[in-house]
Amino acid sequence: MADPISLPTVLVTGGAGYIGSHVVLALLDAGRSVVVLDDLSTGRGASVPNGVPLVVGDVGDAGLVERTIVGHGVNAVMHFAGSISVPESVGKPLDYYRNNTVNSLSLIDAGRRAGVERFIFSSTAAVYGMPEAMPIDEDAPTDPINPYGRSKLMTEWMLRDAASAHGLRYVALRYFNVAGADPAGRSGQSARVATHLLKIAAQAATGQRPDIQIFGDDYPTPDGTCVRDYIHVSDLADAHLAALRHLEAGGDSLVLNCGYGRGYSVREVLDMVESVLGKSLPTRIVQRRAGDPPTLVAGTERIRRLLDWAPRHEDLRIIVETALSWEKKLSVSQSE
Ligand SMILES: NC(=O)c1ccc[n+]([C@@H]2O[C@H](COP(=O)([O-])OP(=O)(O)OC[C@H]3O[C@@H](n4cnc5c(N)ncnc54)[C@H](O)[C@@H]3O)[C@@H](O)[C@H]2O)c1
Ligand SMILES: O=c1ccn([C@@H]2O[C@H](COP(=O)(O)OP(=O)(O)O[C@H]3O[C@H](CO)[C@@H](O)[C@H](O)[C@H]3O)[C@@H](O)[C@H]2O)c(=O)[nH]1
Repeated sequence: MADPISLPTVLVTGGAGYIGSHVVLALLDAGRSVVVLDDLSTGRGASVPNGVPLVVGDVGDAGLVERTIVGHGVNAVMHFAGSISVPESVGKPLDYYRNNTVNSLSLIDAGRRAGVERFIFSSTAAVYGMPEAMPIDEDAPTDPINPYGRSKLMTEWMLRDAASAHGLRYVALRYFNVAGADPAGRSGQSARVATHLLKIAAQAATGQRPDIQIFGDDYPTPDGTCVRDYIHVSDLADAHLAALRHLEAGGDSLVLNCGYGRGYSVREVLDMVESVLGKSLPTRIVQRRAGDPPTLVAGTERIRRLLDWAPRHEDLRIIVETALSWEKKLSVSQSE
């Protein structure tokens, strides 16, 4: 193994956010040196560990990106910074194309000019739209049904074309439903505005909201509620490290799903929350949320084989337990 001290620094954009902060922890645990670039629009400075340089600024500021890359000896970029809400993207499409597509273009170009050869990108299962066959493998047609998914797919295309023309290599990771928190309690989902199912359930569990709405129970699924493939955020962080090692070993560019290949319905997730809590939570069936596909489950053969990725937290109970522990810690620290 190479001496970690001699390995170049990794630039983590969006490293103050939910997923980026877990990847920063995983990089530090692996002995890597890191610099974070984040505008703190949804992230928190407190999520960046002590000792990690935090550059507060916009990923679309090419001059700042180039100075950061050169100043910190960066040779790999992990790009998490972006806007992440599907319903918001429908109402504000141009904001999403600007922050996710235009700013990614600027980042890729600034990186290229500054000599960065490795790029790892946060893509999404939303690029598949409403797929017919389950599980979804990476060769399934991409046909996103909202601006968020399109803004991410365009970035995948830019990376593919820039890789052919300019010699950079990349891994685009298409995340399914990211959930849970660092098992050591160092980070977790801290969004000020919650939209994700497990975050909403954790807020209800800690008394921050009166009940949980279930968006439709008349889907063509075993219990009528939507089925998703929930991946623990620390397993996702490990996938990023594996992707980095792959590129550093000279591996080809890849597009890979990140999930477990197993789906749980909304009801099954809420049942697990109640089982961990040892009490029931008030739920309400409401109308379907626009744009929700009934089922999304990842085909995972490719990531397991090509990155030799072996998840450690595949149990839904662990995902729920870590999410609830983090929410308790966060609600105590916010009330102090
Ligand atoms: N959470 C999920 O289930 C999920 C699923 C698929 C893909 N993703 C993708 O993963 C990435 C991280 O998502 P997350 O859940 O951690 O969200 P998050 O909102 O917690 O993190 C995003 C971070 O990027 C920062 N940011 C946003 N725009 C920026 C800009 N222009 N310049 C600098 N910093 C900026 C924010 O302050 C925040 O810290 C996103 O690109 C998202 O699209 C997330
Ligand atoms: O209060 C809530 C919140 C969610 N849900 C349902 O729970 C499921 C999961 O929803 P959510 O946690 O909002 O995630 P998704 O809409 O599936 O989207 C996530 O997962 C996608 C990949 O599968 C990514 O593309 C997105 O970025 C990411 O937000 C869906 O069926 C929702 O309708 C509810 O019933 N009630």
